[in-house]
Amino acid sequence: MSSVQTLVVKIGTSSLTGTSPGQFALSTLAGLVETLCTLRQQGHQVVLVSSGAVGIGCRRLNLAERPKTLAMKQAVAAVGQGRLMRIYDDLFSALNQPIAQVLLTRSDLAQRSRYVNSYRTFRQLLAMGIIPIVNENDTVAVEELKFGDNDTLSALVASLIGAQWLFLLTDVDRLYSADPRSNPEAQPIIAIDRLADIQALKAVAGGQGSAWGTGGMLTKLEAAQIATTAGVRTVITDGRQPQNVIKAIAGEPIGTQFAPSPRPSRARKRWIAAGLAPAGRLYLDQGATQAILQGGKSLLAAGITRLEGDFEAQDAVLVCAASGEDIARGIINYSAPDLSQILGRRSEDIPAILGYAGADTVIHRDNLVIATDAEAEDGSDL
Ligand SMILES: Nc1ncnc2c1ncn2[C@@H]1O[C@H](COP(=O)(O)OP(=O)(O)O)[C@@H](O)[C@H]1O
Ligand SMILES: N[C@@H](CCC(=O)OP(=O)(O)O)C(=O)O
Repeated sequence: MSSVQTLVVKIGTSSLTGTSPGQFALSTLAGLVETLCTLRQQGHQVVLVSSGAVGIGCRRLNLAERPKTLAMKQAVAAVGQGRLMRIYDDLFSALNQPIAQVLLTRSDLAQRSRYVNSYRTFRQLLAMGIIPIVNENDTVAVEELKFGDNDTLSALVASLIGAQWLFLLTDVDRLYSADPRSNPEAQPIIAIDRLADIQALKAVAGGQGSAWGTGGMLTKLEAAQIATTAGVRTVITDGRQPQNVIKAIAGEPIGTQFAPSPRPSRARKRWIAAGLAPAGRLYLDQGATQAILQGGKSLLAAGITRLEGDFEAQDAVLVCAASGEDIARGIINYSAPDLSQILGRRSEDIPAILGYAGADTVIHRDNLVIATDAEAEDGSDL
């Protein structure tokens, strides 16, 4: 690994606001800013993903509770985002570090031309020694096209820019076997080395009466899954100890660390894996699962047993084994209504069933990304 690293550091509302709701936790913020400037001085490239627009906006407007309607949330975020950037600019300016505001919506990453453009903007900012500060563009994001949470957003940004590290800074020091707030017996989890283990923890998190009840840790596990699949080492650690970031990259066993999978080297596949929001899910029989995982084959209608979702042709979908385990993602050649007519059928029967000569494959292997895809370098960065 080269000694100069690219890092994405995400801080949640719970860490950057203090005990009084919506109030800045100034010492935490100052410590974070100092840490990020130290990392810059060491030559590393740093992106900060900061939540807080809604929380800070509520405080500014003296609202007693978080807004419930979308329009109100969007209005409050517009107030809070400016305030948030004002504080960051004051703190970073005190240390002579230039920053930039980058507000993203999901559609900025879903369309390939905009994805490539966002990549170039980040790379330009980093090349100029600037720390981009990213948040979701809450004020204009429409519900169906939201990242939804900044854990996911930070994982997608880490994948986009090809970061080596993603730090999810929160108000606990690491992940536990249960919520440590309500379970004093909860055991710390130091390292997770396999993608399948994240999947297993997520399954527990989603269950009823689960020990992982809060969305907070579930979205962090989902982010770890996206980031590690894209080859990014992910760390959950305490936002009140920002210097942990420096210790972790120096090799100390800080927080909970998720080991990265080999990074898919073909840029188009990285985009499929991380840029696109899946619009549905396909379940395969055993033969098709094996053909995809071991044979490097395209997906044919014959091996699909069931589908979920209302997708269009050329949407992204998740591909699952019969057990429900996610094994791949891809861009599909058929809409859900058409696919439901040809499930389990041979490719040569498709024209007669649908009344048109569709693609031979449901997902061509060039448009299919296996969870552990590590391919020959194609020489391009994007
Ligand atoms: N298994 C778990 N391990 C650690 N924390 C957990 C777990 N399950 C739930 N939590 C809770 O998740 C909270 C952090 O999530 P959240 O408040 O959403 O953070 P952020 O604002 O940083 O995104 C912690 O305060 C903790 O109480
Ligand atoms: N974009 C929103 C943050 C959403 C979010 O994920 O918040 P958090 O769980 O505190 O990281 C905001 O700035 O308020």
